[in-house]
Amino acid sequence: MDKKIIVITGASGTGKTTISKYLQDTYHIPSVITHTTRLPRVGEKDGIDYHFETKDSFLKNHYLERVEFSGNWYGSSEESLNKTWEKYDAASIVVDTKGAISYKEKYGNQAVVIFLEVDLDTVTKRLAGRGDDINRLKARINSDEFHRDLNIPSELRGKCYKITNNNIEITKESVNKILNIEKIK
Ligand SMILES: Nc1ncnc2c1ncn2[C@@H]1O[C@H](COP(=O)(O)OP(=O)(O)OP(=O)(O)O)[C@@H](O)[C@H]1O
Ligand SMILES: Nc1nc2c(ncn2[C@@H]2O[C@H](COP(=O)(O)O)[C@@H](O)[C@H]2O)c(=O)[nH]1
Repeated sequence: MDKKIIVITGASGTGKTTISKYLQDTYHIPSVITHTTRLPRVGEKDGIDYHFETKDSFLKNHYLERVEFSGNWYGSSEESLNKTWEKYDAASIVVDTKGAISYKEKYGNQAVVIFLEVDLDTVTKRLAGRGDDINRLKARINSDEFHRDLNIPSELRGKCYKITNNNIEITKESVNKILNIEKIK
């Protein structure tokens, strides 16, 4: 079987991490952990939620793709994905739309891209409810990256699955169907 990478993308707060946890808990599909220079949120752990880096340590790693998002750096490595593929046929990764384009370009049909969509008002309320620092939250919601990621980029049109994540149970059903279509589980 071809190895697959399920690339979960969409604007901040649309539920990408929630879906990657669903894939882990329900299907034992692990998430590739990425690197960031942002500070951990309450409850986040190094090596589980992210590899938390300083600006210096971030630059020492080798990345398949890396982006600046609302004032912090994020990056993912080919090595981490290959290590996961040694043990599993499918893995997931949570990235912004720029990262999703990089994965689609590099891995073609092996990259199953899921774009999550939620309207701006709802996503703003969800981010506030997650307990993010209010000043950082305001900066994020005003960032170009946040607004860019509310829509499917032209590079991914016709090449990704779109799920409107209003109701988590319906979203999970949609994810189940995608796994079926892609013969992942
Ligand atoms: N369908 C849903 N209905 C209500 N709340 C939801 C739904 N899906 C996710 N959430 C909640 O919305 C918040 C944001 O979700 P999550 O952290 O998964 O988003 P994200 O896209 O990974 O965000 P980021 O890119 O900023 O890390 C969380 O508190 C999560 O529990
Ligand atoms: N292109 C990449 N995007 C990434 C990576 N790791 C996370 N992300 C995305 O960044 C934003 C902000 O994340 P947050 O945890 O601070 O809310 C979000 O869209 C993530 O999906 C990566 O390695 N590459």
